[in-house]
Amino acid sequence: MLSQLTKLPANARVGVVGGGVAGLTFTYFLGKLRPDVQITLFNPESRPGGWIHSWHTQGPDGRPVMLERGPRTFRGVSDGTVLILDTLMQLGHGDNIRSVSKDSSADRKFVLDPRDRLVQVPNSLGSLARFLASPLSKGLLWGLAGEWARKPVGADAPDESAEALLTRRFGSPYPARNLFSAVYRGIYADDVGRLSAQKAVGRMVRDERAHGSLTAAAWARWRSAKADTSAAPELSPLVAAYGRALGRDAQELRSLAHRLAQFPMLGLTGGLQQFPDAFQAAVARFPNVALCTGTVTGLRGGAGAGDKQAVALEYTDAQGAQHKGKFSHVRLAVAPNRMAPLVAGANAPLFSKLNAIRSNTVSLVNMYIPGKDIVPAQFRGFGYLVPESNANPEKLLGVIFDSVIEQSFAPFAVADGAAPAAPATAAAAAPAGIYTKLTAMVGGSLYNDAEGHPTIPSEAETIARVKRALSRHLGASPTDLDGAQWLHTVARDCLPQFVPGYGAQAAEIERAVLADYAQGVSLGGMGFARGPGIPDVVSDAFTDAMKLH
Ligand SMILES: Cc1cc2nc3c(=O)[nH]c(=O)nc-3n(C[C@H](O)[C@H](O)[C@H](O)COP(=O)(O)OP(=O)(O)OC[C@H]3O[C@@H](n4cnc5c(N)ncnc54)[C@H](O)[C@@H]3O)c2cc1C
Ligand SMILES: C=Cc1c2[nH]c(c1C)Cc1[nH]c(c(CCC(=O)O)c1C)Cc1[nH]c(c(C)c1CCC(=O)O)Cc1[nH]c(c(C)c1C=C)C2
Repeated sequence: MLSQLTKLPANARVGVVGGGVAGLTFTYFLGKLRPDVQITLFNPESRPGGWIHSWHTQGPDGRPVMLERGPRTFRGVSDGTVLILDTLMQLGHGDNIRSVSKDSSADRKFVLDPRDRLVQVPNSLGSLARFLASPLSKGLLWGLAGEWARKPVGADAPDESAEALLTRRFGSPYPARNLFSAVYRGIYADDVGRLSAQKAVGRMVRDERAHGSLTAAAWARWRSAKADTSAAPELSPLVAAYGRALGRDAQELRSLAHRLAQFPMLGLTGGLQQFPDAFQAAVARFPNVALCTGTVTGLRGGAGAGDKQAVALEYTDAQGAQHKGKFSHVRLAVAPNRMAPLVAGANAPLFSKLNAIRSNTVSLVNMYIPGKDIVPAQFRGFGYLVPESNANPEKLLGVIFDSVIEQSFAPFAVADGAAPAAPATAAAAAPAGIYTKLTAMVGGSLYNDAEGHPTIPSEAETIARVKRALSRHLGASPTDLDGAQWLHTVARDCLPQFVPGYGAQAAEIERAVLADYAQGVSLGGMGFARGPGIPDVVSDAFTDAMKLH
């Protein structure tokens, strides 16, 4: 997110690299805001969506089944979610939106304790009591009780690891190694000891600096929420700007944002792929957008080439032919490790800065059993995560219970008082009958050696590990596991490693891009958005499209 981006000249040509949701939504917003600008969107394959990939296949019983090979839900409370869902409704896909309510099974999350037992992350007094009785709560109560009295760091203290901050605030390493390490594995596939506090627990960083302690900040927040008697909250500046720029009714947006805030997560019936598919179909109809199935291989131009107004993209089309195109502005909406090779030939200093950002690789293993539910009733929930305190010989990060999520999906009513498009039954979005669908995520930082280089096991070995883990953690039988359908995907370098100091590293890259290419290049996607989630990259895409329009 480059704060210095300025308005594009009339009839500018823009190249967007990457047809994941960051590139697609940027193309959609800019294409709408600036009909005079000609945009070319490059993606290596005709399927849009990047890591979002809903795979439609046949189950062992010959019936159709959809397996998510990437994300399946996104959070309800986020500006980006308001933009995504409002646009999907405008595009006629409102009926596909599904919500998970706070009281549904899918809002329960579990963490594996050191003895391989699943313990629910507290969301009620009963689950809190069970959690406090488990070894996962070690150091938590005592740590919280004395937290307000522990010395805060100075306002200008440098970034540190999330583990260092949590250990300082709780007075022991146990909360970080138990609950928190699991939670952050379930977002970053990384180790709390190697994650930037500013990136992963930014609010705690700000709270400590502003209030001296996390408990004091929570207390102040509670008091101000209690004192606030105002009616419906105002729209956030970003959503308000979206409403104005795209001619959307403020009251409708307020009601959508208000409704979304009630749901911990949202999904789409038939798979999350519907989201990029809908945006791609929309931009394909824009007269000022061209879709190019091709891989960008190089970026040249800017100050170094003596022509600040033109950036050249080299790309290989689907037939393998090489081409070059000149653009007034290029949006790089790919991960930092994919940006690096594009500038390798022409901008060595920028290449080395981008190349210094490493990424984690995750193996995703989907499992499907028609006709039987092997998730024990007491563990029905979103899934479970494995903390550092568990020996974890399989290097499992966590398991998502897709069948529970699908069965918890309820149609999302569009406006206050509007009737849902279909009855909010558990089975509305799920295949008929009983089944088990789950996704195990393996590896991430657990694959990496001390230098950060991963060793990725074979497909057979990874599936064997998942089977061992599921039989130990859930009591799954060898007969059920061997009879299941399995799908293995290596999501190579799929999440940037947000190491301590990442924020400064990213800011330095953005400064270099601005200096080298003037207004000719901007950066989006997971590496440069506020966070790695889908709503974050979409908010970032809109923010920068607004600056350029
Ligand atoms: C395993 C996993 C699970 C996740 N789960 C969730 C979740 O539950 N909820 C959530 O909110 N987020 C989740 N995320 C994060 C989410 O996937 C990202 O926020 C989102 O995919 C980022 O979109 P993007 O467009 O920036 O990047 P990508 O999805 O990486 O898309 C980039 C696109 O650019 C293309 N590309 C790459 N190089 C080039 C090139 N040289 N030329 C042209 N095109 C190129 C790629 O092929 C791809 O299509 C998950 C991520 C992973 C890896
Ligand atoms: C076990 C590994 C992973 C699981 N999901 C991801 C990994 C690496 C990746 C991921 N999951 C989410 C995000 C976006 C976060 C954001 O800031 O928006 C990313 C990058 C979302 C997510 N993760 C969990 C939930 C409930 C959600 C959706 C709603 C939300 O953002 O709060 C927790 C969770 N993730 C995984 C499991 C097994 C799990 C909980 C049991 C898998």
